[in-house]
Amino acid sequence: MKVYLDGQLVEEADAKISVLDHGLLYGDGIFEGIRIYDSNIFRLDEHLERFEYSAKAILLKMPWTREEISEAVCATCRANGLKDGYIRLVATRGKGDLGLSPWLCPVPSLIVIADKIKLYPPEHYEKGLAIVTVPTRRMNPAALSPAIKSLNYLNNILAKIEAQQFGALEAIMLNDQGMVAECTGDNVFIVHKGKIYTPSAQQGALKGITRDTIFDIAADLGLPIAEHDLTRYDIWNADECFLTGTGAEVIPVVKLDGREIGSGQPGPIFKQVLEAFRIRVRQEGTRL
Ligand SMILES: Cc1ncc(COP(=O)(O)O)c(CNc2cccc(C(=O)O)c2)c1O
Repeated sequence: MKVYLDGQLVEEADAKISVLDHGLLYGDGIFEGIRIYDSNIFRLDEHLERFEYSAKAILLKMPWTREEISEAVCATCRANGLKDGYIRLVATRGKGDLGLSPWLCPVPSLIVIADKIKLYPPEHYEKGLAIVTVPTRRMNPAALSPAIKSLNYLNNILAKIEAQQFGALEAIMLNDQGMVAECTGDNVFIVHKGKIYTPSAQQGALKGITRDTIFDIAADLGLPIAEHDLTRYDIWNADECFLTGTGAEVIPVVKLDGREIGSGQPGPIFKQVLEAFRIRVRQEGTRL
């Protein structure tokens, strides 16, 4: 597999960064997870915009233009003959002396990995997931904003560990106020009495690209949709629940904390949304 590393496409075995890279030493860096469908890089521009927002939020001055990063992503997909798969775009603060200060790192690093994606098994989309609420809370935005897609994913990983200990593939994370924020790697939606709801990003969630796509799909389908604070009670008593993310796409949830949601089966609005999503991902974006 060819990896893009600081301007060069190298074999994965030769794609090495310094042990003094602050992305490794301190998680000082940002990333994006992007999908390519049939040679269409879905919403690449939107991902690159969020990448730039994450960089600004951590004062990481990227010396590359959006076009240069876009071309690096496309070149890496082409070099691997990747028409369908997953792209991981990473910028680290770069190599520097030991010590927290970003000013120790004069040159940031840019990495692009383009590979096949391991998908959720199809039965999870047919039957739906049974998930749990975990004790680990989503980070307080005043500590480290969940809106920054940073290399600091331990908050998510600790929640993922708890989910797996409870026998679940995903977990609801609450924020400091006990409101639903999101899952470890997905945004959360419910359907109640024909209307779709999802927490606002202010509740401590990443502004998901897939989440944004659902708003556009709902508008196209004439489905009412709104941001709304959600509690676990709202999810337990919802008619439908589904998660959205670049990895999971749109995946139904039929049980939370042992409470069956709606009929206990993936609902009709989820099915409508997923069908529209699967069409849209091949239309919108940057063609290789
Ligand atoms: C914490 C968090 N919240 C929401 C999302 C969904 O955002 P997007 O709709 O922009 O992807 C994410 C992103 N989650 C994500 C991205 C890429 C891959 C995988 C995976 O499960 O392998 C997960 C995420 O990490």
